Amino acid sequence: MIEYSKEVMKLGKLVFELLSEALGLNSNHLKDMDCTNSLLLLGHYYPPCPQPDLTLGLSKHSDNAFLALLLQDHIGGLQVLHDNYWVDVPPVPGALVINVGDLLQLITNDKFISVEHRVLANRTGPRISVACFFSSYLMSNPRVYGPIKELLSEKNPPKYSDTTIKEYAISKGSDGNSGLHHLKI
Ligand SMILES: O=C(O)CCC(=O)C(=O)O
Ligand SMILES: [Fe+2]
Repeated sequence: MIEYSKEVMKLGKLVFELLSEALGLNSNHLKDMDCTNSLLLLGHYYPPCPQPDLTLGLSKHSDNAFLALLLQDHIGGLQVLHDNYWVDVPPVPGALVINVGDLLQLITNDKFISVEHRVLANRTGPRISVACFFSSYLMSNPRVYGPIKELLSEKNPPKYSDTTIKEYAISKGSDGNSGLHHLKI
């Protein structure tokens, strides 16, 4: 876990640099906003399910983080919601899945949209996955986050009011739905 999280931290920093450039910002912009300050690693164990049609491995949610880097095994079952359809994200050996989380949607003023996803239950298994989140409310900084000023204009006014990561976690609640509507201006 310690070795893996060090590597994920390196990769995450690179991804945040690329995302900063994609937004037309200095490559250090997102790192300088403390997006890579903490990493939460969650190990998931989904036992085989005799009646997979009656339940889910993990119900629909978007991630309460800037970014999630996900390592899944060969079992499959991860799906993302795209245009109201659930789309399979089949496992690719050696590949990671990178999901945009709610906090990145907030600071980019909807330039990047957090992805709703779920995991189907499976007759075979167990399925094992490792999700790493930048950043987590469990070790959050006291910083206040809102849409990045450099991205705003008269045509693109702020869509969300400012929040701390902790406040956001509280407004989001535990049902998994995005808490961003609470912050809509
Ligand atoms: O197990 C997976 O593939 C997804 C895990 C996940 O979405 C999460 O931990 O937020
Ligand atoms: Fe997730």
